[in-house]
Order: sequence, then C-alpha cells, then structure tokens
Amino acid sequence: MPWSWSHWRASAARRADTTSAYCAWAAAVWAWASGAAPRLATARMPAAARRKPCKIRAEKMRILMNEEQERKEVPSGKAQDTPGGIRHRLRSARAALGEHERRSGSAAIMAHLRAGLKAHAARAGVTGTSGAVRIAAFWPMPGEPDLRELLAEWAGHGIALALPRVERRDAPLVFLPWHPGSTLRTGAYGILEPDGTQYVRPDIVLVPTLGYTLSGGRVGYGGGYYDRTLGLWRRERHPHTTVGIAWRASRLDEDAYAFAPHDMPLDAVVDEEGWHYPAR
Ligand SMILES: Nc1nc2c(c(=O)[nH]1)N(C=O)[C@@H](CNc1ccc(C(=O)N[C@@H](CCC(=O)O)C(=O)O)cc1)CN2
Ligand SMILES: Nc1ncnc2c1ncn2[C@@H]1O[C@H](COP(=O)(O)OP(=O)(O)OP(=O)(O)O)[C@@H](O)[C@H]1O
Repeated sequence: MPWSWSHWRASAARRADTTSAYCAWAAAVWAWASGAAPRLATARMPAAARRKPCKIRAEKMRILMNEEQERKEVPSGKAQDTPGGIRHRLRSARAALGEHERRSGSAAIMAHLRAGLKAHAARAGVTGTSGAVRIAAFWPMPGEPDLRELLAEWAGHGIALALPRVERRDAPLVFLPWHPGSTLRTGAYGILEPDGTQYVRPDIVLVPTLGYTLSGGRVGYGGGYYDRTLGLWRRERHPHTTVGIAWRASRLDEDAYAFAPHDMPLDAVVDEEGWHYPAR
C-alpha cells in the first residue's frame, strides 16, 4: 500500500492505544529515519506532545494528533466540519474581540436577557416548581460573555440561580445554588464553581456557547458536558429550556459543521444582536 498521512495516522493512533504515545512517535521517527515516511510526519507532532511525550496518556495523544492535523489541513476562513478546525477558528474569532467589544457585547446580551427571558420561558412552557423558575448560568471563562452583573440583579429580585460544577470528566454536570456571596472554589479547567453538596435542577439553562448556528446547533469546548447533562434531563423528562449565550462573531453557517446525534440543539440563542429562534 502506498504511504499516506491518513494511513500512517490511523495506524499510529492504533499503536498509541495499545502501547504508549511515546512508542508511536518513536515508530514515526524510526520510519522517517529509514526514509519510509516524509519529513512532514515529524514536523507535525503536536506541540504539547513534543513537550512531554512520556507522560501523555495514549488517548490524549490521539486527540492531540487529530486536532493538530485537522487545524493544519483546514484552509483559513473556509467552512469545514472537523471539530478541531472549527473550534480553533471559533477560539481565534473570540480572541480577536477587543476588551471594549466584550464589555459592550456582554451588556447587550444582558439587556436582551432582561427583556426577553420571561417571554422565552413562557413560550417554552417552563413554569418551574410552584411557579418559581431556577436559572442556571455560568461563571465566565476568559473570553466568554460575562453575565455576572445580571446574575446579581436577578438574585436581588429573589430569582433562584445555579452554577454548573464538573464532578467527573466523563459525567453530566451537576448544578448547585448560587447567590452573591456564595463560596466558589476553583474546579476542573480552572473555572470557579460553587462549593457544597446540595444539587438542584434548573428550569432555564443559559448555555455557554463557543459557536452556534441559527437553527440551534451548538459547538462547545469538546467536553460533551452540556450534551450529556441535557440528554440525561430529556431522558428523565425534567422540563427545561436552553438559551445559548454566544458572541455574534461565533455564528456559523448552517453547513459549517456536521452535528452529531448526541448534540443537543439549543431552544434559543442570544448574542449581541438579540434573540434567535430556530425555525422548528
Ligand atoms: N464558563 C463556563 N463554564 C463551564 C463550561 C463552559 O463552557 N463555560 N462548560 C462547558 O462545557 C463546562 C466545562 N467544560 C469545559 C470543557 C473543556 C474546557 C477546556 O478548556 N478544554 C481544553 C482542554 C483541556 C484538557 O484537555 O484538559 C481545550 O479545549 O483546550 C473548558 C471547559 C462547565 N462549566
Ligand atoms: N450524551 C452523551 N453521552 C455520552 N457521551 C457524550 C454525550 N454527548 C457528548 N458526549 C461525548 O463528549 C464528546 C464531546 O462532545 P461535543 O464535541 O459535542 O462537546 P461540546 O458540546 O463541544 O462540549 P461542552 O458541552 O463540554 O461544551 C463526544 O465525542 C462524546 O464522546
């Protein structure tokens, strides 16, 4: 069979599964040294893997290799459907926003939520327990819309709020009550999360969204956390409605990304321009 990158990568990934990431790279270097593979193969070793080849688990190595490869093969600015490529472009678009744009953008998103969240809940038929809804928000990671001012305002009006916590990497999120003054601790991924043991199930979920389509498709950070959580709630028939919170700059064309069956579509999206409802 003629040598090809994809064939090599597939067999290297298989090797990484069963032996170790380092062995896979050693095999690549050996192949290169013996003239069987082009120089390009070693040049494409992911930067993070290059730094600590012995310590990275085989699975992590495989993800890094795939994402690095996807990034390099995607011509910039062109619609593509590889998760690594699209996340990379979305992160770049987000990073390109200036401090002023972020501040005024967050203010615009908060204004749209103030004006429209009640109507959204009514439209979705979500009334909450005894008529009182609990809203799940998120504590912003760098670069995300910052809704904290609005959260304090809602709390002041007696609205019950919650924030997500990552308990386990491959599990659904749990939500814990939050009010101004609640103790937060640094959790997985360096995000501030509520302390405590009391879990709650929110009725309205503001979903941090790295990229979205107007039909409600969502791209996140690739942990699958919200999909797992919302999928579980749907199976357990917990009534809720979702609102993706996103920058306008992260809007994707409908055909830009191939959504997977586990991707839970958003019920609405709010960006700086306002509310967007998928035509369903
Ligand atoms: N503010 C906020 N809170 C949130 C989320 C979010 O998107 N925003 N989440 C939404 O799900 C959950 C956390 N999910 C996350 C998943 C991956 C990464 C992340 O930075 N991943 C790295 C790889 C890190 C690693 O492999 O260890 C990356 O993408 O480079 C961050 C958050 C729960 N809380
Ligand atoms: N409902 C689910 N059940 C089991 N695994 C899931 C589910 N949803 C997602 N996953 C796993 O998580 C991985 C990442 O999913 P995806 O790319 O959709 O994450 P994301 O929506 O970008 O992440 P996040 O919600 O954390 O921001 C998937 O490849 C899959 O392995």
